[in-house]
Amino acid sequence: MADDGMLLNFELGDAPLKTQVKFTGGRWRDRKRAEKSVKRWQQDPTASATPQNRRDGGEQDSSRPPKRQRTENGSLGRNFGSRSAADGQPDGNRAPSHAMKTGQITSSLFSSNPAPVTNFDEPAAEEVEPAKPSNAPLTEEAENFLALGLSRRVAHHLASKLEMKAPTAIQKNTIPQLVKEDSDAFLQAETGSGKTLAYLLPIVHRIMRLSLNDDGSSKQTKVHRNSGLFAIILAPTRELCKQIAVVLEKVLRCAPWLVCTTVIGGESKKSEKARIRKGVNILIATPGRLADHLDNTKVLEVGTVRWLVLDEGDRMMEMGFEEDIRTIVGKIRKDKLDKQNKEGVVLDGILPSRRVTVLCSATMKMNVQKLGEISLQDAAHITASKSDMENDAAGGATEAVFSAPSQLKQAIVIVPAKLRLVTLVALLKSTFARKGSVMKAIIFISCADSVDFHFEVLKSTKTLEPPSPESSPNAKTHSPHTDTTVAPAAYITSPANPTIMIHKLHGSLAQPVRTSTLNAFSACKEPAVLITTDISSRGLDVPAVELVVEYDPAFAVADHVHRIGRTARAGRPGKAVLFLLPGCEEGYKSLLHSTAPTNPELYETVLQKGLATPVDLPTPTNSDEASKKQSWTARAEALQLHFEQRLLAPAPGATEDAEEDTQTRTGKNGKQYKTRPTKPKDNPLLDSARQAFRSHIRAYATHVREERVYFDMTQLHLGHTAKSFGLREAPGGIGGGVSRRTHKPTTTSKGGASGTKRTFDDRDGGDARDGENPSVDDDAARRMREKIKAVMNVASEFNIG
Ligand SMILES: Nc1ncnc2c1ncn2[C@@H]1O[C@H](COP(=O)(O)OP(=O)(O)OP(=O)(O)O)[C@@H](O)[C@H]1O
Repeated sequence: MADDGMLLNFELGDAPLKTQVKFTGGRWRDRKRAEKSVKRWQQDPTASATPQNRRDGGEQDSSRPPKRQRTENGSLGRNFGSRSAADGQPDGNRAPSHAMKTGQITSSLFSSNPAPVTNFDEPAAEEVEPAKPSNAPLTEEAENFLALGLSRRVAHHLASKLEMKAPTAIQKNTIPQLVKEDSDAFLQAETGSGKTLAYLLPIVHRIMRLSLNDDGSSKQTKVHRNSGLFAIILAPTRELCKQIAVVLEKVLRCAPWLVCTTVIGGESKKSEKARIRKGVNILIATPGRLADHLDNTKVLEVGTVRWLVLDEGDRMMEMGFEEDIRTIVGKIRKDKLDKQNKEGVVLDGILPSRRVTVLCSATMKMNVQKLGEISLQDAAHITASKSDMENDAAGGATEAVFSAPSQLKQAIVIVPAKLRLVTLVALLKSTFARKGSVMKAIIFISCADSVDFHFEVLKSTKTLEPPSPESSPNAKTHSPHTDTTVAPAAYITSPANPTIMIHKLHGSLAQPVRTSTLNAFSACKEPAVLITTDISSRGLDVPAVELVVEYDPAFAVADHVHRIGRTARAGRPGKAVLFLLPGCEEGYKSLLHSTAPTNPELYETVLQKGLATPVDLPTPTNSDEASKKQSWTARAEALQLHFEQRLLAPAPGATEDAEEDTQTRTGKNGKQYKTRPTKPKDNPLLDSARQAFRSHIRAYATHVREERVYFDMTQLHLGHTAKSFGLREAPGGIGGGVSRRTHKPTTTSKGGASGTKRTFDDRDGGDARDGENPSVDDDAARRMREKIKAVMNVASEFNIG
């Protein structure tokens, strides 16, 4: 058993053991061994387990911490120490656990956890005034779209139909540049600051001017869908492409003669070709699919293309689109620029007289430079603040754009591996405790298998009728595609929010499922949670998201900025919570450029708050009265036990299958024998947990090289991590080279000079990828890349540096 927190659930009571213990029955050898064992225990009862606990009579590893005993009332024994005190309730208040009643083996959540290295005694940061939103639209008095050079028609449409009266800072700086100038541009601004409209509005404005005079009256020759393709917008994910298309369609309602469409992987190429043949003026595409169409779709002509926008350029490079982007840029540049279109409409003068490339991102990674080299020529670097731009022009740093929106509240919770799952439930439970407190939350998890598992484990096991239009406001968004990706949540509901919908989204799902699930999440009128991978970290704009939980930290700090940027958009408030393990992961805090830094919190605070009221378990083990009296620690243990029991329950139908499999066979002597029934199949949830655990460990090995000092594979306790998947031991099959932690962290004390010394100091100082642990890293990274690439057509959900 991998878990050193395991204990056998035997009752000892307080009565001292008799000094002379007589064993009768059994073999002489066994009796002697038992007597010896008792003697040893009597000599030093504190150093090792009781004789009963030594199931196999073998020696116990003295390096392991002593195990806690369970007392009669099911509370935790003498080693509970500080947790008991923190609990604030006498141990006697804890109701007997289910394990006590059923005599099952259970393991303790609160023992043998590594202590955090953060000094929690430091005075908490003083309450400061809530920061002024940094990505909100400017005031109407200060700016308006008309003053930026957009036509009256567009400005009026924005104000009256889209309720956008004033631009954001990045729009204010970008729109005049792209309306008047023909040079390339690199837009860099915080998440949720309106970059999409910053590049879309000037493009639409200039294409519209082909059909409209300066006073807004129509020209004699109006361009239409067959007049040529003028702009191509590339984005890394299909979801982002669709989202950009939705925004653009809304803008194009003021110019209904113009048409946009998407070409993205996972949809029928034939229907995409048909749409291109019908004519399109602005094309939104994923790089792989566009490269494919450029090769194989003859009707796709790029002679009239004036703009190429690379949205989330750094992400496209990371996802391995470099070659596709090179091909696309090469093909577009190679094609001669048409000065007028087939119908004789003069393009030059109104549209740019050269091809303009616009690169867009909230963060800047090294690969953006490379992308710039491939695609940009003399680009203007446009940021939200003028001082940043001036600083940049003078060769200064561009650190400011790496920060999160100032109004976004960030929290870090240090959670030992064993307690992660229950802490997540507690956090969500307290989040949704009040009506209207939070409408939508996104939980980021490292890999698709783990998303699947957490969705299964958190969803309600009660089967629900498909919603009827009268009974549920979500009925309209219900689609057969979301049968396996949207469900009501269990555990995190409250009397104020009895229905909370959970959704899952990752790249291994079929495209119609992905699209429908995202639509369902966006349109959900009830409180909703989306469990997802980094596929949702870029560009996704769901305005009501008020909480982002990074249950698994991002693979690179730039991705962290994008993940938390799914909330606090366009000046709205938002909160982000990052889960870190005690130990070297705590050092990661130093990389986070937060405008409002927060001291890390201990998990106890989250548990205490979230489990202040009983969790609504599908199979309660206590009466209502007993549940109410339980302490939060007992509730956490009961919840963990419940998850473990769900995994261990026989697979649905396993018993009947086994019965059916029992057959009668006639032996050589003519006697009839019953064949042994085949082993009941494992519970699918157990399989899912094991698979999730394996993928989680492999994904952990793919943190970018520079950050692996904080995410150190060798410090990961596999047994404890397994517990966060409801498993009682770490399953095999992770792949060679994942070494278990064999030594205790060097620091256990809180605070002081020693308190800041991290466990990774023990290491040779080498890089895990190239040094001591190469087999997992490179191999796992390669396999993950290949697997995800195969599934997603071209994209990897893993940011492998
Ligand atoms: N001028 C404006 N006034 C009000 N809301 C706006 C304005 N411009 C954009 N928004 C809204 O702001 C939100 C964020 O916009 P957008 O998705 O373009 O941000 P972004 O900068 O591209 O973010 P990310 O970097 O995360 O992709 C959207 O909901 C959009 O409708």
